Amino acid sequence: FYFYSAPPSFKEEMLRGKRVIVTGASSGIGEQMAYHLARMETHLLLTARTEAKLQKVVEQCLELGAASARYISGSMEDPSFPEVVVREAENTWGGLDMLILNHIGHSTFNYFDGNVGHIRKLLETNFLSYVAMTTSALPMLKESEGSIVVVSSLAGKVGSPFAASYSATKFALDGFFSSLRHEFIMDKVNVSITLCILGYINTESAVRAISHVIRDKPAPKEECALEIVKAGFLRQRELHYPPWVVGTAVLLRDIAPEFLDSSIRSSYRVENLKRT
Ligand SMILES: NC(=O)C1=CN([C@@H]2O[C@H](COP(=O)(O)OP(=O)(O)OC[C@H]3O[C@@H](n4cnc5c(N)ncnc54)[C@H](OP(=O)(O)O)[C@@H]3O)[C@@H](O)[C@H]2O)C=CC1
Ligand SMILES: C[C@H](CCC(=O)NCC(=O)O)[C@H]1CC[C@H]2[C@@H]3C(=O)C[C@@H]4C[C@H](O)CC[C@]4(C)[C@H]3CC[C@]12C
Repeated sequence: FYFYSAPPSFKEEMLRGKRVIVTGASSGIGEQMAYHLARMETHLLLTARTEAKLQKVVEQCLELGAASARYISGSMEDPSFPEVVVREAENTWGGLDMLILNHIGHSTFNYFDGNVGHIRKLLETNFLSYVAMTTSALPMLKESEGSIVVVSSLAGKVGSPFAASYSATKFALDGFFSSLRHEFIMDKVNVSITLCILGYINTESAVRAISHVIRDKPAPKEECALEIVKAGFLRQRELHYPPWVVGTAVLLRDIAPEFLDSSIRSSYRVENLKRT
């Protein structure tokens, strides 16, 4: 646990006054990150598609102590939207300290049905929009020597059944951002990249999608969100959460891949899956 969690030197005051964008902030882990950041008195720009939900999250953030909180609604399936969000931050704050990329488009948990069009759309939302936001935000992040936080998944490190399209988009994030991290270091760009490798978390949409198929108990979204914020601020290379589950799977992938694959397959209640 010690090796995989953020070191205890983190103090909430360290984030006071920082300017942070959180995507996918209308629900789940993104919403919880917004609440933690609000308590830490940051300036927040939240985004997702559903305006009514974002409005409520912003109100709650202001009550919790955010230095300021606003939202911009839109879909990351629209290739022009990532830049719109970053411009909003630039026009409002004139700079940016942390970019938290967390949103995902809808996917089902089931056998791959051959729908290539769906993968194309999902790549736009789950991967290309992350690249586009990073590209637009980079001048501001270079200026502030800020941080990029990429929320990924165990499905982006280890193949598992019923999540082929989703998993492809998460592997793409690792490839792109791990390569970019090298370039930043070689080019002396002081912008950190934190890749967050998450296991099963108890958000409404995840539980709805898989609780009938997976026996495991999901980890709490509140703690997960706090670990992400801490890891990003501490400029950690990767976060593994929950540390034991993710750490073990990543280790087994390299030393005993066949064993890992067979234990993944045996953890599913396939009989509960309705083929679509
Ligand atoms: N929960 C889990 O078990 C795990 C989650 N993760 C990762 O954590 C992150 C958050 O997941 P989680 O909190 O469970 O997800 P949720 O479904 O709770 O939240 C997804 C967020 O993305 C937004 N969103 C959905 N579609 C779009 C779109 N087209 N454009 C812009 N925003 C969109 C949603 O808001 P709206 O619908 O209003 O647009 C919502 O705010 C994801 O990156 C996920 O891959 C990783 C491993 C496990
Ligand atoms: C199927 C879930 C996505 C639901 C969705 O579309 N939400 C957005 C919306 O409704 O608009 C998947 C989201 C997170 C996945 C889980 C994950 O990433 C961790 C594990 C990785 C492992 O390789 C497979 C099992 C996971 C628990 C995985 C299962 C599918 C998700 C819940």
